[in-house]
Amino acid sequence: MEPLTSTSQIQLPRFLEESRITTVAPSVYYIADFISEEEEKLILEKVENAPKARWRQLTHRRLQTWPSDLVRGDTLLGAGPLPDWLEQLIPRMLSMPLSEDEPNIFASSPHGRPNHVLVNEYLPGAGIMPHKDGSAYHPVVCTVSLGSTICLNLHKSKPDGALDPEPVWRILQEPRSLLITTAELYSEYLHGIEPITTDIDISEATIANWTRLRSPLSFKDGCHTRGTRVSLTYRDVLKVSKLGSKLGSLFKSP
Ligand SMILES: O=C(O)CCC(=O)C(=O)O
Ligand SMILES: [Fe+2]
Repeated sequence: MEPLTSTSQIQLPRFLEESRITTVAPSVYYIADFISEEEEKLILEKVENAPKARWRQLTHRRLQTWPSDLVRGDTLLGAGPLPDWLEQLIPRMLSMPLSEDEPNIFASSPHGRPNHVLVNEYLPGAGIMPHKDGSAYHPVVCTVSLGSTICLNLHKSKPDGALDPEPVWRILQEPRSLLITTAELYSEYLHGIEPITTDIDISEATIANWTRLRSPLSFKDGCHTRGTRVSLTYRDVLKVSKLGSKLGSLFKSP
């Protein structure tokens, strides 16, 4: 008998609109089962076994950038290929039209697909300060979560520009899920992850994507102790340098 393929357990929504987090005003989508457990395991192995030089160690987290770091903060030197283990999820992201009359989520981005992936690893207790992703990217972010559940906080700036520390919305990201943020959520709001070991006060009343969770029952006691979480952040970098691609092909082995 043929072995089960790794994606046989995956049932994507016919239209992304079916996965919209309706409690959040701007357009944001959550698919709890975007990849299979087998795929999660394989990707985590690839992340872990990437060459040491691929990792950049920050104070509380480490990260990889694929295919490369941006130069001058906003330019990709040639849209070099992504490794297969990251590339394989892109057709899946593009396979879901928004609605009956609307195309996929990257249809209006300059390259029609993501060309850049950040891999972030958070040990329990690590987080990321509330921030905006800035102008280097098209305002569509696809985040695949692996390994552990974590709570993402969305904040509004106060009228004076200061961060409002109380999040407007909280989104739980379960392992194997895909979160897609777009539009004003990208440009107007900040997103961050608290540097704590246990996410608390988890309930239907406080979690925006409660009805979209794979297993809300597992958060019945209102808290979740974090394990190591790895995220894959897929985005389309607006500026791609042609010189970079020419140099890239010049140095490519035959
Ligand atoms: O890990 C995440 O889900 C968020 C990462 C992030 O916001 C970033 O790298 O800009
Ligand atoms: Fe970010």
